[in-house]
Amino acid sequence: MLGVIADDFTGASDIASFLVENGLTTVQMNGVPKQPLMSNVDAIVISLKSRSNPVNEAIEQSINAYKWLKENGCTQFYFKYCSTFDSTAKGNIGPVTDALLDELGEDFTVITPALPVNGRTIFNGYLFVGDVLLSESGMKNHPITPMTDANLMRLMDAQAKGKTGLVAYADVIQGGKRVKERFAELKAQGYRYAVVDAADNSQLEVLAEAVDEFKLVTGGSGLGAYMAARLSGGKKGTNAFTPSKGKTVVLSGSCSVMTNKQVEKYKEKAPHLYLDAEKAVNNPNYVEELYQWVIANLSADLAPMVYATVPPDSLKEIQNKFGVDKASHAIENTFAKLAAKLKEYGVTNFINAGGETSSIVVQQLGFTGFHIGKQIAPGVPWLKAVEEDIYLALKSGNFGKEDFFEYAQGMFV
Ligand SMILES: Nc1ncnc2c1ncn2[C@@H]1O[C@H](COP(=O)(O)OP(=O)(O)OP(=O)(O)O)[C@@H](O)[C@H]1O
Ligand SMILES: O=C(O)[C@@H](O)C(=O)CO
Repeated sequence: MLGVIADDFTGASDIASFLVENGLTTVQMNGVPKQPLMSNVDAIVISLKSRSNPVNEAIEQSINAYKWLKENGCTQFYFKYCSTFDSTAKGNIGPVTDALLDELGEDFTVITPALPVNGRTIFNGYLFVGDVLLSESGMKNHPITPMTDANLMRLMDAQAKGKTGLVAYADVIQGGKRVKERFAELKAQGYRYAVVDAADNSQLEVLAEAVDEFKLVTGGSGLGAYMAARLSGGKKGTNAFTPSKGKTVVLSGSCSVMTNKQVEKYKEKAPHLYLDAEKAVNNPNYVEELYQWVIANLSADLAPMVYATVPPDSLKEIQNKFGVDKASHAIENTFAKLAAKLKEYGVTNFINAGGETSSIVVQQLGFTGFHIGKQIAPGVPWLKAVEEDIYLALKSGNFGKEDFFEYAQGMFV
């Protein structure tokens, strides 16, 4: 059984959807469960909110998740992080990978954020987003983890205790056997991690074969999809539910380039209200104000949207005024409290944008886990809470097409 430790909730639903699509019965658990697993599944994904936490917290959460997965029958482990790495020199990917390797008694793993279906590719160890380097993409302006370097070996070396080598494209296209040889060479040269080039899906397919016997694999959801395909023997998934039409809200706390486009497009058609950072920081009654606006607009043709999404220059201004942490925490908490009140009111469908935002909303709503439904876009499935008929979409910042929010509602039955 495959056990996945995801460093945020959108990332968890991203990989869970690819596992399901590739034939693995999968359950997504929110946080480390307190009880043993009751159902029979091929894969378990644990969602953490550990991406931008202090490093000790991220390690502790990840090791607890690993221990629970192991106790519940998992034999191979996958540390899922962002396809845009989202981890600077102070980030947690290196330290968490090291802690998991130590716990497993292993000394080597792969670093594979590639997700070609969403334009994340790796060549010569450099991560690309579409046709530009990560460091030239919108990720250079990310509110919490601005990515100013695209070289994955350097990024890893700055965070982790070991050295990072490269399995280059020319080797990967020779097949799984050659990649395994390269792993052995790198290990013999004292490397602890290998970045593996993947310019398209066929390299991920090769890599899935080469990591067959690894106890720990790390990366984005792309490699997970191909590992699932091998494990299921090429079966296709059957979870294809979508939500019923019901009270729906869109909550957008992502400032990514694609979310900015999606919010602009949706504003042309649907009721919308800007979540003002200043009020989130200073006004204790602000959640109530937003709540009243949402419930007054719930009967519109398209769901009302509350958004904090701003372009990079406005984001800088807000962050300079209040500080990065204060602004983002106030906004995240406002979304979380608003979501809880809306659920209480009877909202059943929540469309959320942004990993941190989605994580805190789900934590506040208190669901222990999700069933995985139909994909709205690659890496964004509809989710149904295990305990009740509440549906959520957790959209990673740069995922989905421009009409994502409307398209998701077009899937209601
Ligand atoms: N107007 C704003 N001013 C300051 N901070 C903001 C603003 N809007 C959003 N934020 C903060 O920016 C962060 C955005 O991170 P989040 O993970 O939610 O989105 P994302 O990075 O685009 O998504 P993903 O991680 O899935 O790619 C959150 O902490 C959010 O509170
Ligand atoms: O891998 C991705 O890009 C996403 O699943 C994600 O982790 C965004 O938070």
